[in-house]
Amino acid sequence: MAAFKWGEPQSGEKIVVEGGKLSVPDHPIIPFIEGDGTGPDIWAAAKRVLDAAVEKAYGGKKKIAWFEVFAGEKAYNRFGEWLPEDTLKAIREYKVAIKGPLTTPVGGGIRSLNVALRQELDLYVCLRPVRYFDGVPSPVKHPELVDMVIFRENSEDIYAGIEWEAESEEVKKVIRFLQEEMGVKKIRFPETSGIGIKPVSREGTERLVRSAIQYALDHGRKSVTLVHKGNIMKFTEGAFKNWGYALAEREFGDKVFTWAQYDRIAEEKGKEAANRAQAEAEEAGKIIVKDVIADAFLQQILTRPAEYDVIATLNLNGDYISDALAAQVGGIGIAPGANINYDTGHAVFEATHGTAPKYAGLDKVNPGSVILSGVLMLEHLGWQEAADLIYASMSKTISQKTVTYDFARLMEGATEVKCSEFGNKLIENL
Ligand SMILES: NC(=O)C1=CN([C@@H]2O[C@H](COP(=O)(O)OP(=O)(O)OC[C@H]3O[C@@H](n4cnc5c(N)ncnc54)[C@H](OP(=O)(O)O)[C@@H]3O)[C@@H](O)[C@H]2O)C=CC1
Ligand SMILES: O=C(O)CCC(=O)C(=O)O
Ligand SMILES: [Mg+2]
Repeated sequence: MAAFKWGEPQSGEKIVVEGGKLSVPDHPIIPFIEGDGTGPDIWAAAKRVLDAAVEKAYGGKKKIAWFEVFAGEKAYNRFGEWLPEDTLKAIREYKVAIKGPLTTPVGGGIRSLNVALRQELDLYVCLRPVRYFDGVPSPVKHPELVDMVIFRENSEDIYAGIEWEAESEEVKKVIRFLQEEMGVKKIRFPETSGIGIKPVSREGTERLVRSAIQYALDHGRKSVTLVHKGNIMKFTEGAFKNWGYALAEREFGDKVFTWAQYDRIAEEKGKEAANRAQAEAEEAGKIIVKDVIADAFLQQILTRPAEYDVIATLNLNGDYISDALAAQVGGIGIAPGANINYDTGHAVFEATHGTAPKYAGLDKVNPGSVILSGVLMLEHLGWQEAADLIYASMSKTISQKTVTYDFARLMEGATEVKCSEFGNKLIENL
């Protein structure tokens, strides 16, 4: 019997993890999910660009052995399941995968398959780098000042989907429990309230913040900012901040200087001494670990983006921040992402955007996000040469003003091309 209900990979070898590091063969088997809506269009372009870059970089020595796995509408139509167990099994086995966007209905129906994949595979970091490519149309005056890497906690928070519908038997039970056993008096309209639960743990926070600080150290970054709404949600978002600072000081010692340390020095020796200590830490190349409340952060990324570098935040904040920052550098047409478990090496790469259903099947939308997600994947595999070729080609193609509709409508003198034609142009410019 085949290992998977739709068969087995026809060629290639498995990526394995040795001593905590990926060992990548020259022909790694990489599962992919095409995705719903515009997924098939952007994935077709992305696959061609990724293959061409690998071919050009390694002259045929390396090649990805793609293996299609199924989720979303395609899985439902073929197998009567939205997320077949075999898809999870394949990603577990082959370690690294890439996916197109999957539809989640609003207000009912199935829960997010995208979130389910992250939860099932415990991909606890959602990594979303946000950088500017010269010439991309932007709504802000200095988009080039945006150079941030978002570390979004990917396994808990209100995003976990623990909620009960208003007026259901379940919600009545929860509300009764809250009122009668927990003494809660603040549910304004108990008869008609839905209830959602926001779990935020110390372990979840620590593994996320640890990854963010390690990334900052490995990539020569200057600061890590903990973004939270801890003034209002004290024991979830506020705890995230406190646990984050404690972890930074405990595990990274003199490689970091935290604003919690700053506050202690200021209290003991005054503000001037604290300012001096921070200046010395910056001079010594230490990572500054700071924090900001989420609403203030959202205005400061517009007014003072250069002050932010690596961002560590909770799941829902990270979702909003990803799209907001993407807009500043030209929109979610070129916003890549990765879901990673740094302990097991498992990673699923995907764009920040969704299925954009109104454009499905029109060969129209920008494949840039999924292509750049593929570039993150090449970097994860250690295939930097191929990744660099695509970055350079993306810059060149945009500077030639050959772009899809999303950029063309905001650029003067642009040539609007289809999704597939943009892919062709990227290949030509490799
Ligand atoms: N990880 C995932 O798989 C994600 C899935 N989703 C799901 O996708 C579905 C649709 O969500 P929705 O809120 O409409 O968000 P989308 O991100 O799908 O689309 C919103 C808008 O963003 C622009 N856009 C999206 N993709 C592209 C692209 N490739 N190139 C250029 N512009 C793009 C379009 O803007 P314009 O109209 O201005 O042209 C589009 O109308 C929902 O079911 C949602 O749950 C959402 C996010 C992530
Ligand atoms: O899963 C979904 O449908 C939406 C997810 C999303 O917006 C995100 O992860 O950025
Ligand atoms: Mg989102």
